[in-house]
Amino acid sequence: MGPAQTNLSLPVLKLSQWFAGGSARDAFIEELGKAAREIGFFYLTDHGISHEQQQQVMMLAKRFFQLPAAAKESVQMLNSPHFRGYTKLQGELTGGQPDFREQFDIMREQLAIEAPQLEADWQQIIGPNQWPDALPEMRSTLLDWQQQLTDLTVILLEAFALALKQPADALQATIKDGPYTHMKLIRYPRRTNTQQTQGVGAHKDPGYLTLVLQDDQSGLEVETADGWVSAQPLAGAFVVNIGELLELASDGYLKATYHRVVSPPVAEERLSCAFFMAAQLDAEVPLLELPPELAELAQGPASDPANPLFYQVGENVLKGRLRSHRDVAQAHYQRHHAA
Ligand SMILES: O=C(O)CCC(=O)C(=O)O
Ligand SMILES: [Fe+2]
Repeated sequence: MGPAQTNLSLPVLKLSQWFAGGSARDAFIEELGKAAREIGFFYLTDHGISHEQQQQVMMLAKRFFQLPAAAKESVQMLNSPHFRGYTKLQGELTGGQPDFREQFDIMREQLAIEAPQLEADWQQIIGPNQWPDALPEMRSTLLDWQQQLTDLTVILLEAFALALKQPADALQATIKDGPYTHMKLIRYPRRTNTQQTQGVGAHKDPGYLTLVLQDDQSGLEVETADGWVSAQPLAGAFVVNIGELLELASDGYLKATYHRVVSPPVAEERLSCAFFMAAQLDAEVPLLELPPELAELAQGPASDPANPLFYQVGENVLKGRLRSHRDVAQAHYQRHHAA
């Protein structure tokens, strides 16, 4: 049995049950399968990442956003064909509308592929991060955090495979050179009028799964059969959700759930750190063969002309990036932008 969940709208899963092995692990997989199928969102606690480290990352986010505009703009995303760096308030679009949030994005630290070797547009996502001179400790703190969250998501991916009644390594081939990872530090300022409440508009995440660390302000909301519910902060927990690649791999048995953030009404701001994990960009997501009792509930992935889903991972990731960051698209991906 999980802990009492009196007024939380989402299930709480303890990763310590996975680490314990045996029947505790089996129970974890069972709960994971249920949470993933029914809501596609849950809280993860007892995951082994310390509260101190979580606080350190949130503190860094706070300090970054407090830097003078010029310092933040020195690492603006527009400089980067790899979609790394700072995006100012309303600089990102969701559902075609500007999001009232500012953010700092990093991904894996890699060398860019030189133009003559570029074979597909999505390969331009690969490259170095931008780091602000004004916060020299940012690089090591965030790269260390990125590694820990990568390890955590690799464990979760194995658990998802088991929950889908597959071998534990069913998706392993798609991350063998290291998964694609993308992290955002985000600040949502207080709403200044009642019209402007889109912290981030309703969307699905394009990868396999997402971990969100949030401060003590609510605002993250999840679409359920009963309407939008709040993923209110739970101290120390990560909010975990399923992205489009797990929907594709499971032929729609699991659904990438729509979610959004509503700007805080009263508090000055809400801070969060989102971590997206996908298969490596050159992978194709396999269509898993589900056992009959799951297959009969799998109705195929969503087919939405406004949001095509691609099994080719780089294509799916690039789709999301181009849509959200039109200025970067225009500056660095002319061909796509024109399309
Ligand atoms: O800030 C949050 O709580 C969630 C952000 C989110 O859903 C996203 O950036 O994809
Ligand atoms: Fe999201």
